[in-house]
Amino acid sequence: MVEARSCPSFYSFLISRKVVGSLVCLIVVTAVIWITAGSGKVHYLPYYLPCPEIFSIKLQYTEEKLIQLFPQLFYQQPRVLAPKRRDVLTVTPWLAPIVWEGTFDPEILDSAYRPLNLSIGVTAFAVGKYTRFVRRFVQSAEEHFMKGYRVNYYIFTDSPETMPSVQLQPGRRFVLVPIKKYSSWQEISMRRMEAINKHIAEVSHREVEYLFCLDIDMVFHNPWGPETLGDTVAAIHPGYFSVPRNQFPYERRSSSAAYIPAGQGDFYYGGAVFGGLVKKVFEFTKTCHMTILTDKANGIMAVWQEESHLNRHFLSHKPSKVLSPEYIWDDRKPKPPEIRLIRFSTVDKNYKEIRD
Ligand SMILES: CC(=O)N[C@H]1[C@@H](OP(=O)(O)OP(=O)(O)OC[C@H]2O[C@@H](n3ccc(=O)[nH]c3=O)[C@H](O)[C@@H]2O)O[C@H](CO)[C@H](O)[C@@H]1O
Ligand SMILES: [Mn+2]
Repeated sequence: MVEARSCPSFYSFLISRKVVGSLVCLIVVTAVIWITAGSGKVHYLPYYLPCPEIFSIKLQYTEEKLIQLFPQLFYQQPRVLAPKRRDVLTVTPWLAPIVWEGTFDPEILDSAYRPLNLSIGVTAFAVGKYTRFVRRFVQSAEEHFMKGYRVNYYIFTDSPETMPSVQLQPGRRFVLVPIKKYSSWQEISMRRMEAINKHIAEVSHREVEYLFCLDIDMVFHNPWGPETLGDTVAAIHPGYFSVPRNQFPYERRSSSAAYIPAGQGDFYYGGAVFGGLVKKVFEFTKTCHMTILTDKANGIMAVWQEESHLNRHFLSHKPSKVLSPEYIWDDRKPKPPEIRLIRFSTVDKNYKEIRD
């Protein structure tokens, strides 16, 4: 007797039934998927990478805080072929930004810097009759300088008892630093480098991340925010932003350590505004103090005192950020169209009367 199973026609009957069954099954499943997917939104199945933990590991590098920079914000697209300012230079040949109104978005900068919970220091000197400028300086800074950030005002003075009391925003401190009065205004101005350097080493390097060193005979008129923060920051003097460098009042005597020969130089920076990371300001003030002392030992004083030394230093140690004259204006000058906003400006003062 021949077994039914060994019959080839029986096998092909079974195979063809399986094939048809699978085909029907496939068609039904496809149809179901088609109908459900086609009727609504497409749902993608999640695809898990073999090792997803690796993407959630965060390394905390030394000195780096765990923060989310640039959270989602809605703002105008930056256009590569449509620069916001065509009337002024907005980047130096060594690729440091030059900060002008219109070139930055304060909201984006705030979203990056606010979470860092930074403390910003300000040094300003009020020696002799310059104590009269303190109130306006601090009051206007409370309105415009690094609003919403922690700020320490370090006011260096020879008469702490005459200092005004100024109402400060939360998180801001007024610190008096007693210093002696030098006999000449030039010496008072130049010795700032030494005093700031000493104070950074003793106190402020532990208290602030950034430090700005400012003249006190000045007033804030408009916002000065985190757009000014950088490793080393210098400001273009309002008197020389439109003249060729042979007209800059650099120190031209080769016997001075501040000497800059003709045909050299980038900008003429003002002595009334400089700053940066506190460790950079430490290095900067140390070098300037040393070159000032070198001149003193050689019986020479640079034409614009520490401002000349500052200019010499920034020629060989280029600042990483340059502030436009918006940040160091002079009230006695008419406002040209390029200066859209005056942020910080010199008070008109009687030099003869105030400098004794
Ligand atoms: C706008 C600008 O770039 N200004 C600079 C310029 O003239 P300025 O005419 O602006 O110098 P200035 O008389 O304001 O002196 C500079 C600063 O030193 C302090 N001070 C000076 C004298 C005094 O008796 N008591 C006192 O406290 C005070 O903080 C003052 O703001 O040249 C100076 C050096 O010659 C400095 O480089 C200034 O920063
Ligand atoms: Mn001044």
